[in-house]
Amino acid sequence: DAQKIGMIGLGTMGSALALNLAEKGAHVVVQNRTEARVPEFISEAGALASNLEGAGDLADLVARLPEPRFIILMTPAGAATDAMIDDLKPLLSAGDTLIDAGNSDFHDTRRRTEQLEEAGFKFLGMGVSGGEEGARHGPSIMVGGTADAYAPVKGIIEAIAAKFEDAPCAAHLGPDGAGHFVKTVHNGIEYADMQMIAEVYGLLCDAGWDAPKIGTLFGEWGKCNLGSYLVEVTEAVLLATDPETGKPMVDVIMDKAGQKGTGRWTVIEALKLGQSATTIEAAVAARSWSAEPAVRAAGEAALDPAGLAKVEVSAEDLKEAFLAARILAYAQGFRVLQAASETYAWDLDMARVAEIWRAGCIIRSVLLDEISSAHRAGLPEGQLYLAEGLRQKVIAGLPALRRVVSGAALSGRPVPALASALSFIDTMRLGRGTTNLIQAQRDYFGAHGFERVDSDAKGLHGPWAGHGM
Ligand SMILES: O=C(O)[C@H](O)[C@@H](O)[C@H](O)[C@H](O)COP(=O)(O)O
Repeated sequence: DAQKIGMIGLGTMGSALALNLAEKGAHVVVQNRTEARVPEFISEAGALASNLEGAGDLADLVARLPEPRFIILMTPAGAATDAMIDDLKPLLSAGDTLIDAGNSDFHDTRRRTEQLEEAGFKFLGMGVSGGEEGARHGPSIMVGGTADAYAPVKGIIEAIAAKFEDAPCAAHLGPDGAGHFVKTVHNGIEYADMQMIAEVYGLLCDAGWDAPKIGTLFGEWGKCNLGSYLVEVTEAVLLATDPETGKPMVDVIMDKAGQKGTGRWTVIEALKLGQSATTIEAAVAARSWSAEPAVRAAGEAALDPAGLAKVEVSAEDLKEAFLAARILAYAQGFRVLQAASETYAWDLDMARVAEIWRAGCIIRSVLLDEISSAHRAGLPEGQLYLAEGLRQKVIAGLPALRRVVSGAALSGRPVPALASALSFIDTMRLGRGTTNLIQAQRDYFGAHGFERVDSDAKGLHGPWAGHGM
């Protein structure tokens, strides 16, 4: 008997996921706030309509599902999802499972897990990556919650997921918010990767390359160890022409980037965890600054670019630099995951995380294969960039990254993500840094204390007692 699953929310992702479920043999009872959307959706489903059943309101949806019920929510993150859960709760029976497949903040997922389990229900926080295409034909799926709640849906979740070497890119990663947090950091890395690609594009534009020429270059890069979905997307969008003007499509698009929050959440959580995902921070900052075109135009008029050098960067340097910086962005992402896994006792299997990111998701890339095997082999000092093969790639790319970042600085082209990747690795490869001076300054004005290099004592003070504020 086909597994019956409820799906609430027939937006882009919800519709695509419902068709994927129906195609993989589930009987999907669909419901949508705008009820008229339901018959319309089923009428467009073709042969899959036989595995789809429309429901009117929530009570009708619940009535059509056998107990224990499994209901997927594909509703906007935040208050809308809480409201939906509140409306559903009085209709459900003990033992029913709600599955939040939206881009939820993991703090909300932890709270909802506690509340719903206290009320006798089960709850899964399920990160789904891959956009509409992925949701329809095979996303990467990152699940958080109890193993007991996941077991009954493991089969269908793995069936709808993308496959890498025949293995499903879906996994139960840990309790409560683990799945949604892994998805959030996925998006953070997505931001950093997109920003680095945009920085490479900017430097090539400065070197006089037009969009189609840059697109062709990304096409070539797609065939080497830079191969990834985002490189493919970049090639496609740079080769696209505006039907209205005949110009390259990207040339008529406003340089004002949107963001729905996952990048920001990654950065905020990283800082709370004592981590700093600076390549992701740089990407979020670039999007935020891009949202002020008028201020930037005023800056362009008022800030004389005197002294800017015309620096030519080579495509080969950009390739090496991008690869090294990409590895460092992943390394920062996994450091944040590791810190969260310890803080929230999720015991995340990082190799498994990298494995389920190898297909279906937005950051899927050739590199993730090496990243997952590096995790499997065990990371020296817990650092991805110290894993042998990746370490060699970083070392090989650093000279190019230095030339690219310094050239950009001299020519006035902002490359915050590439530059922060370079600062990160230059900090992490220096046994002795300069924060000794910061400790001295903190102790001078605030008696905050320090440690000496030649003793284990803590909270020592310098010969400046009383000189503070
Ligand atoms: O993994 C994915 O399928 C995407 O990341 C998806 O979740 C969505 O496209 C992001 O929400 C975009 O985020 P921004 O709107 O913040 O760029």
